[in-house]
Amino acid sequence: MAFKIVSMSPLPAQFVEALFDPYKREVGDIKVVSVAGLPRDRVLQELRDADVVIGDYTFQMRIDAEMCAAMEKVRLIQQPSTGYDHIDVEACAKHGIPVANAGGANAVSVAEYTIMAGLALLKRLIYAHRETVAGGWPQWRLMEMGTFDLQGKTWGIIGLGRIGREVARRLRPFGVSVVYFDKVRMEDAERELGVEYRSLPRLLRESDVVSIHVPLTRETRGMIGEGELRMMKPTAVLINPSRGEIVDEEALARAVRERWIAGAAVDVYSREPPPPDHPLIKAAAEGEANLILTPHIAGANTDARSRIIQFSIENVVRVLKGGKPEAVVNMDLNGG
Ligand SMILES: NC(=O)C1=CN([C@@H]2O[C@H](COP(=O)(O)OP(=O)(O)OC[C@H]3O[C@@H](n4cnc5c(N)ncnc54)[C@H](O)[C@@H]3O)[C@@H](O)[C@H]2O)C=CC1
Ligand SMILES: O=CC(=O)O
Repeated sequence: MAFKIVSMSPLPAQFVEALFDPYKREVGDIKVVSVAGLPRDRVLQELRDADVVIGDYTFQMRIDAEMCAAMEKVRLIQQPSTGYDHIDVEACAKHGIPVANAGGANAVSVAEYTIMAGLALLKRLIYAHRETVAGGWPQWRLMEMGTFDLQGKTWGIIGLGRIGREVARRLRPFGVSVVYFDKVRMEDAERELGVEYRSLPRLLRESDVVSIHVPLTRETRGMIGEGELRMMKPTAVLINPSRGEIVDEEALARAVRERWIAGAAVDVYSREPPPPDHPLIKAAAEGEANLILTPHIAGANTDARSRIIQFSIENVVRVLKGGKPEAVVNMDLNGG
């Protein structure tokens, strides 16, 4: 009898199934059913006899309590990403279903993106490129607008987890002071990385670059609103490669337009893809806005994707062979 894997990612079932080919001799037969885009009742039906569920790497298909209840046989939900805020992990825990992520597999990728974005914002790279291509030569204008070195500045990291630490590590050779805010004070990391703890308001007031690396939770939703943006220096820039709902997008668009801050880079949105009338899309279309908008790719480059896929496939195989999954994020929510 074949193991049944339900895949929620928008990839052909044959493609996902082929990823398991090298393991079929040791595990047995594996059949993959793709449910992306199917009506809800069909999805619930497919979940009933599934052994494993692979989550949606585009985060469009949510896993809610009703879906967890339908997963009568499921031994693992493997999410092929770091974030798992689209999965009701508490409901899964109540049903005894472990949810695992691929946390760490794209931490370096997001850190590199973050530093690239910080430098590009400080130097207004997008504006310089756009104007030059259009036949302009805005050397003086760029200086008037304010373009800066990173050296000698202060970089504020919100969330000193795997990604926040990789950012801090990579900032060392730039000669920057690094401060961080986290719900947990981490003295070992402070010593190892040479970073200093700050309250959130103090970090926002002191930093020239602020980057956000917390997960989306009840506590972090709306963490950066108008009040927080107004605490930042008018020359400071904000980078959000975390989740859209952590920042008030309307307020951020106004902050950049009205120059409360000098610019922002955003990789994630409360709705993905953002509609054409999204406030950040509209603000970016304006000539001089120092806004870099990317389509949720900070942690999804080719290298990161292959690490994520490799980890996810091996974790599923481990469970199908009767072993315990790694990187489980929810069983402690149920005392498990
Ligand atoms: N744009 C992209 O492609 C990617 C985005 N991400 C996002 O980055 C997030 C962070 O990833 P990791 O660093 O691996 O997570 P992590 O779990 O290693 O670190 C998160 C840090 O945030 C802190 N934190 C949690 N709640 C907090 C709160 N209320 N206040 C202050 N600090 C709080 C935690 O203590 C921890 O130190 C993910 O949850 C995901 O949303 C991750 C990978 C790729
Ligand atoms: O957003 C991407 C992730 O890995 O999380």
